[in-house]
Amino acid sequence: MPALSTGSAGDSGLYELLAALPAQLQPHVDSQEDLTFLWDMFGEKSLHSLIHEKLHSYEKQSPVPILHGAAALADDLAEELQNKPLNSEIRELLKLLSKPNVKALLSVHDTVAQKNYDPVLPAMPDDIDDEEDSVKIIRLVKNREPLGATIKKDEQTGAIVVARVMRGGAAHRSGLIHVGDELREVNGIPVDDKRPEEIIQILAQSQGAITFKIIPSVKEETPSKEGKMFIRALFDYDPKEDKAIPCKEAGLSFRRGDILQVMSQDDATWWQAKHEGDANPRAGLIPSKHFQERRLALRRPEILVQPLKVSNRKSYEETVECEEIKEDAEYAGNNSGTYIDAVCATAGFRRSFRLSRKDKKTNKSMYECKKSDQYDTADVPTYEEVTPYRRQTNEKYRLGVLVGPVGVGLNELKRKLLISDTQHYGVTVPHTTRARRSQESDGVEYIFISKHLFETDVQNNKFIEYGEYKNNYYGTSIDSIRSVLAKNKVCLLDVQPHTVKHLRTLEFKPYVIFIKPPSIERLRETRKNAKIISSRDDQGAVKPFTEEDFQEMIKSAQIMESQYGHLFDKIIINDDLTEAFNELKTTFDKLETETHWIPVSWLHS
Ligand SMILES: Nc1ncnc2c1ncn2[C@@H]1O[C@H](COP(=O)(O)OP(=O)(O)OP(=O)(O)O)[C@@H](O)[C@H]1O
Repeated sequence: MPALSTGSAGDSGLYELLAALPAQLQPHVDSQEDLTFLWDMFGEKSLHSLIHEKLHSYEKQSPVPILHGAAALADDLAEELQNKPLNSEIRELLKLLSKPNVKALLSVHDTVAQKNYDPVLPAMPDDIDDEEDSVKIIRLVKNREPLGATIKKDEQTGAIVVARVMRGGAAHRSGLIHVGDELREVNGIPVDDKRPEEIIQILAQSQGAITFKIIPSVKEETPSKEGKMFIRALFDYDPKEDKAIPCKEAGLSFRRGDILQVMSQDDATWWQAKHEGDANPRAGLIPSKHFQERRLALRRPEILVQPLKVSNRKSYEETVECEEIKEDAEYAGNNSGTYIDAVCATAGFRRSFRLSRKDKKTNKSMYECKKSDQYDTADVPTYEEVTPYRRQTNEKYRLGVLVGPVGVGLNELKRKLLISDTQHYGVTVPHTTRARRSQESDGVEYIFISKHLFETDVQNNKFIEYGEYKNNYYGTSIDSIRSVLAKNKVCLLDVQPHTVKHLRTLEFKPYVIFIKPPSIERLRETRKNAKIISSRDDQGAVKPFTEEDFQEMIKSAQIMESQYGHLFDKIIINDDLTEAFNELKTTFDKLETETHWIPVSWLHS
């Protein structure tokens, strides 16, 4: 029979049958002890392999039934023998043929021989009353698994109807219960005068098989693309905390960044989903994208009032402005002149583009960034549809984007990664309008261009980030990223978090890593001998971290995470430097070899 077929594809049928047996037998078992014994016995691996082995050797013999009607033949034989003089053998044979288990065995034999596995339905009655609702009797065997359906009282008719059938749950798998079905009886108890909670109570108390009497819904099921859509959650969700969810027990909790498989979008407010790769087939309720967006949009002003600020040296401002940029010569001067050192030095300089401080002396804002870029009220982070992506060997590497608060160690980590494999990793060369110095070469430390050309490029959106310092522009162009990628290298870029969304295209496929500071106690311990490179005193010397710097770093990280956390693919805490570096390295290695989820929208960008 199909359920017992022994081919590899049919093995699951055998195991499913064995797993279902204890539940089927439950009504006939008196004690819990016996039931536990049955569960254990049918779950026993050695029993599975024994049956499997037997079936296999039996199958090899390819037995063919000799006749198709053994049961009828046995009946005829018994009838004939009744009329014969009874000796002891005949008596014994008659006794055997009348035993229910022998009758059942012969009947099963005939079913298999005739290949007639479908149940025989009674003939359709002739006297059907057209007015009468057709009623369906359903018998489901209750096991430890919840039924996976919810019910509600129809406000207009007062009828108890199935409100939701959870995809992959017991009710859904049975294929017998559908949304809109009207429940009339449970285990023979009429439910039309009962509240949904009372019916749940009846179900909870039932043991073994449960019989439902229902009037099937007339609504036609529309074919859907269920189970084929995957989304990345951009917020944390706990159904227990959600006052709006119709049934907390049916909710699915998730964390920001989790990948969910959407199983049903039939309901515009509550979708059904499960965690990607979860072996449990039963889906849970999650708020739909539209519903969550509406809720979040109402709450949004609260979240947005606090702009991202990164300096403690001045009072916080409404807009994010550029930090004081020190002469780049100070960085170049530290280098030994090799290519990689030059790159690291300029990378250090570029880092300053993402900072937001004012020039201490002039108090002039040096970084042009639109306020709207800071908080994008239109983008309420809920879910993002994603698709699996694995880099092919002939494809360009994904852009490695590092984000983090001032002084957290972005430069240090980037530098370590660069020197770990200079052939594999690369950084962009920034543009500047300042005059080239004698020791500098165009295209190495900087790409030197005229102020006019720089402004034209700004107009034409050629820069990902740019700023002005001492009447000179500095910026990171999109083409400079392309040129690193064209060399078949992983381009490492650190930017302000609000810039990330401009990089999210199929061309760059950015993988965004947020470098997060550890606790303040660990900062005090680990940064004893460290210096803030981007903050120098009036003589231009780098300064050790102050307690204020640590507090600012932690606060800034919190704001970044709350405003932009949905854009981060990975968070690495830079506590112990070696450990953080190793984690970063492993992350990049995996990025190149393993399958990751990327937004579907990139495919259309
Ligand atoms: N995990 C760590 N343990 C100890 N010191 C660290 C660690 N990470 C970074 N540092 C040190 O902290 C200082 C600041 O690091 P780095 O310049 O890389 O920070 P940044 O995030 O690039 O900030 P900035 O924009 O100020 O340059 C450096 O002296 C660096 O060596």
